[in-house]
Amino acid sequence: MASLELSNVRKAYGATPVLDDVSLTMAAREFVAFLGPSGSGKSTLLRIIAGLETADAGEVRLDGRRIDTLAPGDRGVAMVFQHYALYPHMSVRENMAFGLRNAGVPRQEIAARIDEAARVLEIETQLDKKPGQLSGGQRQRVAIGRAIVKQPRLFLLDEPLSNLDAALRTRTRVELAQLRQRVDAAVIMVTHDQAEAMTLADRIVVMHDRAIQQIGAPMEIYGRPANAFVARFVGSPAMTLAPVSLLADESAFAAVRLGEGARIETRVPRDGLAVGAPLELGVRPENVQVVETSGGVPEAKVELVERLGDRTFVYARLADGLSITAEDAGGSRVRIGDTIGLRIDGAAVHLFTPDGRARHAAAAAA
Ligand SMILES: Nc1ncnc2c1ncn2[C@@H]1O[C@H](COP(=O)(O)OP(=O)(O)OP(=O)(O)O)[C@@H](O)[C@H]1O
Repeated sequence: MASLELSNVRKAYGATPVLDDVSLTMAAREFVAFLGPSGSGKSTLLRIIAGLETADAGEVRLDGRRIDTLAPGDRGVAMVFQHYALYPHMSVRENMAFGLRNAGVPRQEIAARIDEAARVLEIETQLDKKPGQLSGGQRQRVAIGRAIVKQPRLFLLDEPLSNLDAALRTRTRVELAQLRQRVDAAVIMVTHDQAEAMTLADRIVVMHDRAIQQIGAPMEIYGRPANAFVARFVGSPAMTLAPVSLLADESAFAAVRLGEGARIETRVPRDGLAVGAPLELGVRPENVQVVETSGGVPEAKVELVERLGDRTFVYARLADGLSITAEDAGGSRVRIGDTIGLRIDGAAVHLFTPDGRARHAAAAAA
C-alpha cells in the first residue's frame, strides 16, 4: 500500500503562488528526498504534510487515511528541524518525553521508548544532560530521537544535517542511512545537498518553479534528467549546456554542430527533430575528455583547473565563446591559458528542445 499520497496540493502566500498542483505517491518505507534550490517550495510542502501550514487545495493521505484535515499531533508524522528545536531548560530525556506525556502515553511506555531510541542513536550516556552541554551532532540525534519515540508512520526531516560541519555531516549521513534500516516508517527529507539526496534517498523529487520537475531514483535523475533545469541542477560540476543545431543526415540518430565547428554524432534518436532547429546539447564533465589538439576535435582555452585529489576538472572556453567543463583523466598536465582539444562522447550527450524537455541517447544495443 502507498504510504503517503499527495494529490494536487496547492499553496500561495497572498498573491504569490508557491506550489502548483503537486502530486506524489510514496511506497511503504520509502525514503524520498525533496531537492531543489532555495525558494522552490520544499519546506512549504513538508510543513503542509506536517500540518504546520494549510494547503489551499489538494489532499494528503497517509496509509490511506486523509490527514490534512487532522491536527498535527494526530497525523502519525514526526518532524525533525534543521535547528533541532530542543527545549534548552529540559534534559535530553525530558525533551524526548515531552510530546509523549502530552499525548497521554503511560510513564513506563515513555521510559521504554526513550531507552530504545537512546540505544539506537547511541546517546544513552547523554540522557540527563541539557542540550547546551551537547555537540551539534549529539543535539541532532536527540532531535531525531524525539521523533523516533513518537513511532510515526512518516518522518519529515527538514535539512537535518545542514548545521553540522563537513566531517560530522558525512558521518551522520551514514548513521541516518543505517537508522533508516531499523525504523518501520517512510521518510521525507528536504535538502539542498545533492550528495545527501543521492546517497540516502530511494527516489529524489526535484522541485523548481512551484512544481515537481522530476521524480526518480538517484541514478535515473543523474543519467536521464527530464529537462534542462534538472540536468543543470543535479551533478557537480554541472553539466555543460550549449546551443547546437541539428544537421541534415540519413542516420536514425541526431548529428549536431556545436558552435562554429565541431560535428557531434549523438545517439539521440532523430525522430521529430527538424533540421536547423535550435537545440541545446548537454554533456557531463566525465563525458568530455581533454586530448591533444589535432584537426579533428574542438579546441578550447583553459580558464580554470579544479584539482579535487581524485579527479581534475577543467573549465575551458571554445573559440566562439561557449564554455565547457571537461574531466582531465591525465590529472595535472593542464594549466590555465593552455589550448586543449576536447573529445565529446557523442553516445553520452543529451539534447534539449526549446521547451527545455530532454531527449536521451537510445540504450546501447546489447
Ligand atoms: N510564511 C510565509 N509567508 C510568505 N511567503 C513565504 C512564507 N514561507 C515561505 N514563503 C515563500 O514561499 C516560497 C517557498 O518557500 P520554501 O521555504 O517552501 O522554499 P524552500 O524550497 O524550502 O527554500 P529553502 O531551501 O530556502 O528553505 C519562497 O518564495 C518563500 O519566500
